[in-house]
Amino acid sequence: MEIFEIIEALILALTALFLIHLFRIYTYLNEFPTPSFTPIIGHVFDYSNPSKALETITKNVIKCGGIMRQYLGPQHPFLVVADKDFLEFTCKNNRYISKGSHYNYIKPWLGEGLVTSNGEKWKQRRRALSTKFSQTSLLQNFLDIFNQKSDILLSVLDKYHNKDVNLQPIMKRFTFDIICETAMGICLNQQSQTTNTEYAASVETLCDIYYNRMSSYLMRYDFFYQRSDEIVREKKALAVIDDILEKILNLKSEVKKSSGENDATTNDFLDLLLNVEIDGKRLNKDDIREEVNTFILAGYDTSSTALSLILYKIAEHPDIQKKLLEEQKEVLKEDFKKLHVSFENLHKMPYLDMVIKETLRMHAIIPMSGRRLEKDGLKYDNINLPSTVNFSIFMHGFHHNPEYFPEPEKFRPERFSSNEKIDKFTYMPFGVKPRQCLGKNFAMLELKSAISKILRTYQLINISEHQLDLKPKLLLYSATGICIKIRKRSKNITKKQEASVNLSTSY
Ligand code: HEM
Repeated sequence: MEIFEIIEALILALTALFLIHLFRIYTYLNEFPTPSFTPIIGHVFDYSNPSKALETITKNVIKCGGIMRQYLGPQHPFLVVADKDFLEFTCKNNRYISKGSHYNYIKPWLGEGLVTSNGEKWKQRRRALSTKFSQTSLLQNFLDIFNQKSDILLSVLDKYHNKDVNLQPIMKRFTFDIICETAMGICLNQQSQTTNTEYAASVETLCDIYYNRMSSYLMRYDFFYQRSDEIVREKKALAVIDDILEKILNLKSEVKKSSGENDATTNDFLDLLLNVEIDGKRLNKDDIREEVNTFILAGYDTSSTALSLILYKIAEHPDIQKKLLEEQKEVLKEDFKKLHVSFENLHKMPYLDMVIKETLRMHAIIPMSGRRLEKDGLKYDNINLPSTVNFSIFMHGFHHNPEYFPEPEKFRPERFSSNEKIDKFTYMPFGVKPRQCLGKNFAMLELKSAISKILRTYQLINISEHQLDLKPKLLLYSATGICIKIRKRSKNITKKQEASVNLSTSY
């Protein structure tokens, strides 16, 4: 055979194989509708403009009836889900479901912690941690820390009296200080510093690397990632974090020894982990490291983005701000001018609760969350879903579906009044059971205590020319910042902040 004929035959064979591959891909899950797409690259263009991606995907998934096939390149499609019945069905059959494969990118940092683990390991940890972590006594301990940190926050905000302020970086430092102290018992005082501490910088670097990896077309593949500069940055940041955690763990074990091995005092999350037992065994150092790191990641940027957006929404709606202030006066009465609010009083602010819930509906901080079917797959509505099907629970899509939330683009806290029934399979800012946010009560308390103080101290004013540019990475963020103007309400409230600002932290 001539060489050209061999080449020709090879090309034909490869083309045939490629076409068979494409046929398999395009007929896979074809019981589910899909919006029009470009052959080979699929729906990449729907995701390529991040500022429009949420709107486009929402429009498409609603048009497709709540579930749609999505192609990103010539790979097997995944499903985007914003359908109540499907979600309810899969959640009730949760033994088949694990986290989607993109969670693997975060594993060098979080290991097999609560966010990334699956199966029996996740179940045991979740059981052991959830009861302890939601204990009122622990949350009350944490409220003292929230109060200390929000005193410092007010002194930071004081500098912006009558000025525009981008809330995003300020709230990030605030919630970072909180999570470090509640998770590890360390006081970083990041809020009082002009540059990031080494620890904070490393956490920020890792968040950046992983978020970029998830949203990048090339970096998803180990082949490209392992050859990029990112891997060097990742290793350096991980080494800093490991080193600090190691020092803290050693310090804790010395304190424990000196106060008696059986001391089970729980002041922070790390103490809780040191005392937890699974099958009669204490967690080892690696277990503890992965859970502490998990809490840092899960608990800081989520809360700071939520807090910034809630304040932004309040500034945007002066009538709502007025009602919120009236509620503060009514609940706190003569304590209105005291900065710190009690645990009990924070639970008596239903309107504040509604405003927080409505903000988290409009802006789901985690807009999408990946899942993967396991074992033998699942049969849904006479459709056989094979194992290893990846699907995304599209929180933003649920929250913006007019069938579930009429006039979804309108900011209406009354949707969440006690008379309105909210369905847990359509409203899920904190995710859905069984993988619902473990820090939900923590976050609500943190948000409420900070907002109550800020509201009573400042008038929040909308900047008409400022527009949010919200983009989904793993979390929602605004590329133009989250800016408002603040004005002090009265001198009486701005009592000297009693917070002690310790600049000598060594981390
Ligand atoms: C407003 C703030 C927060 C929001 C909007 C939020 C949202 C969420 C969501 C949507 C999930 C589910 C993710 C998924 O299904 O893949 C989740 C999980 C989780 N969150 Fe939060 N979160 C917040 C604050 C926190 C805080 C403060 C902590 C810790 C102190 C925390 C700890 C966790 C953990 C450990 C998980 C994993 C639970 C599991 O898989 O068992 N979160 N969060």
